[in-house]
Amino acid sequence: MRTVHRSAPPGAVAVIGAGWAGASAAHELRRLGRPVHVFESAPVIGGHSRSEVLRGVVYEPNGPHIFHTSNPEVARLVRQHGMTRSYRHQVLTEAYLHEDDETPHLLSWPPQVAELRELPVWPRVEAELARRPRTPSRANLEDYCISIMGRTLYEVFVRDYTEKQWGRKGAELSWEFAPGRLELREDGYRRLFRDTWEFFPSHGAAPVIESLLADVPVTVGARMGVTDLADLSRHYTAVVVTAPLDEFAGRPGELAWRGVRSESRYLPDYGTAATATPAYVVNRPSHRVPYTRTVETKHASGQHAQGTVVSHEYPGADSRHYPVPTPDRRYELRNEALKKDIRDLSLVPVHFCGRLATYSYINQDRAIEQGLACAREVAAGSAVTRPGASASP
Ligand SMILES: O=c1ccn([C@@H]2O[C@H](COP(=O)(O)OP(=O)(O)O[C@H]3O[C@@H]([C@H](O)CO)[C@H](O)[C@H]3O)[C@@H](O)[C@H]2O)c(=O)[nH]1
Repeated sequence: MRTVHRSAPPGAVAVIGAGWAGASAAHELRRLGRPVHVFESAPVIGGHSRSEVLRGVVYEPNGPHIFHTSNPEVARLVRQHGMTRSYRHQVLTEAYLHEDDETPHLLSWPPQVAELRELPVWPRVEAELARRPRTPSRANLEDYCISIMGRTLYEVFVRDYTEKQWGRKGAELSWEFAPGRLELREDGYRRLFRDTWEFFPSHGAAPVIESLLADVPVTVGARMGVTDLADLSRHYTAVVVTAPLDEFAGRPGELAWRGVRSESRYLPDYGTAATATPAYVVNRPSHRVPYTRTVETKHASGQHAQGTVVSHEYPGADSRHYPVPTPDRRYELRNEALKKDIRDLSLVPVHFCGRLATYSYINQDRAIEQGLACAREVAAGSAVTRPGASASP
């Protein structure tokens, strides 16, 4: 146990984690008049969405993060904090349509019927599409995909990418994350997202998250866990946790996570407006390369800078980026049990929000929605006094 914040004012709330969920919870609590202190285990704020700068070029050390939402409140909030540059994300994919192809086709992702019609593989694909069931399968990810796009397209675009990304076969994963992420495009719509608002700020997400936390005291490099709860309970009236709960509870290994490692290189020989790859994100679904995608953020930031940064994304790192969506939901259930155990060890209410603490495969806008909801729950539910403290000065 250690002393975390002896001078917290009455009614103060501790927020664990300074990614989207923690930053929006802290910002909203401040707006509602509650004192807040944020504790972040990393040496910098921003979580996995954080952008960084390499030799003057904005890049994303934890993979591509395009901000998209149809929630007007979330759009308004991020706009107020500098997320004002509109962006329209279109993804390419390198598809080997036959096992013995030596060079790939550079096609759209998600697969587009209009493009596929022009290729020799189309008659086989067309015959498979004609046999699709009326309602998609819900057995697992593989069956879901085959039921919406047929086996050939599944094998070309999804099977190997999914095995690389998750370290498991599609049949071992839940279908539930696929709607909205995996589809066959028959309407010719080329953008990846269908949300009302889509942004990519010129300097990446980091300055936006920093702006949300501008009025909030933050301690970086402070890894909090259950052993700190007694001390936190003495100084704060509520705790908001956005950290992964197996780590927070000191029980690593109870939840299954998939980590990714981005290998980023600065390439000096590109002029201020030049880029090295054909698109911001180029998916590499084949097992012929060990990475899943190539990312060049300069396409999205529109930054004018000498040189560019290209990243290759390798799944399987020892980090907590993605909850693994198994069909039996065993890890979601364990996460609920961890929540209960953590609450039992605290004298003040503990709230959970964000992708890591809720163990759910959500996008950035949903993490913000959860952060705002958590802050309102805290403000509505927790007393302004903490146990043993006096309400009046
Ligand atoms: O070529 C592909 C691409 C994807 N899959 C399968 O879909 C899963 C989800 O992929 P995606 O939503 O692209 O991945 P992620 O959650 O990392 O999304 C982030 O990336 C960007 C953007 O989508 C990049 O273009 C977005 O901002 C973030 O949400 C994947 O795991 C595969 O199972 C596939 O099979 N083949």
